Amino acid sequence: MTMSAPILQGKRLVVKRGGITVLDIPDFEIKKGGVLSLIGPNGSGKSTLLLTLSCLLKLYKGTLIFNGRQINNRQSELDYRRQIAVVFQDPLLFDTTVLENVSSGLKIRGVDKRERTRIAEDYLERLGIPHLAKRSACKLSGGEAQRTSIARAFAIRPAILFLDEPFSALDPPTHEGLISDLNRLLQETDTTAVMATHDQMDALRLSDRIAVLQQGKVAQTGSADMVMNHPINEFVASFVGMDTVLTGTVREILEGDRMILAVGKREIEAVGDLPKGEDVLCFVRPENVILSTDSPAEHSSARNTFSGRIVRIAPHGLFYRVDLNCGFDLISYITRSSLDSLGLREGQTVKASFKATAIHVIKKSS
Ligand SMILES: Nc1ncnc2c1ncn2[C@@H]1O[C@H](COP(=O)(O)OP(=O)(O)OP(=O)(O)O)[C@@H](O)[C@H]1O
Repeated sequence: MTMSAPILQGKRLVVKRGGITVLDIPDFEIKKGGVLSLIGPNGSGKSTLLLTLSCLLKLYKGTLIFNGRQINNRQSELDYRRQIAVVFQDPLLFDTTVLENVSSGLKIRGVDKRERTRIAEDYLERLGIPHLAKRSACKLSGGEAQRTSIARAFAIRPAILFLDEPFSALDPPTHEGLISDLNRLLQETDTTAVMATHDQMDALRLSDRIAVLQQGKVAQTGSADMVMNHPINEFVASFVGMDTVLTGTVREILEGDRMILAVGKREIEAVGDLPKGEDVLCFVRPENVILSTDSPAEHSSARNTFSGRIVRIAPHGLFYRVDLNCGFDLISYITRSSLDSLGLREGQTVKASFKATAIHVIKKSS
């Protein structure tokens, strides 16, 4: 995937809906060849930003710049709209055959019938639905309809493909199949894409960059790794699942970017180069907290190993969430089989450990 100059820039974007400002973003850009996911809580403005970037919602203030040119009148807006494609959660297909639907964008763009049939058939093939070509689009399952809608979008070879919650209405196996096909297609065609999604796993699987929205503003933009593992503030940390948030102070600086943090009456070793005395927030991913019932002697030399009392055990998706009191609150996610093999129960005292590299530390004020 080639990352280069921005294909689309947004400057001082302000959008109002129902008279209320719901988007206020000073600077935003989409790089060519990349897949950017917009994530954030309900109502944070993911869909609004996506619709704004695709010129389907009017700006109250600000400008969009496509390939270095301002979209500033009806003609430039139409030119831009012809070069992009939008896929919605609801596929919005025409009441005709699947093949006609997939070739419809090419027809509008004046591509002759033989060529548009060739291209449409190619994308039906790539999306695994060539057998549906003559089927009425009104008689498709949700998954088939979304594949048709995605084939239609790719068929015009869009400069930017916008996807607004494209998998939300699909059952898990259909979702899984489509996401892996879409991923392959994005890579094969090196298509620039922007996806609004509430599903962080989808964002991680499809995108190289993620923007986290909070109340109509961008809280953080960066590589998937930066956003997921190095959130810039407490809001992003909590949104991306760093459920344990500890308040502490840098007590000591060690060799090799290591620090000892005072957290309550405990000491935690972490990686970072903040000055001694700095007040900090430390975030720990629950997946990185390992529980054991070993005797203390077996862990005596290990850093970041704490004795903790299990306060609560509750199912959490495919995992169990274990809340501990180690002198500070700590959360761990473990599998059902680990829960059973360790024989964990509420009230029990266990060992909890995590690596210094598994903690993300930021200045408290930031
Ligand atoms: N048609 C509308 N009229 C008025 N306000 C709207 C409209 N659509 C959305 N809003 C408001 O705009 C804000 C952003 O909504 P938006 O749908 O963009 O958020 P979102 O992050 O996509 O949310 P969700 O995850 O629930 O889809 C919210 O405060 C919402 O109430």
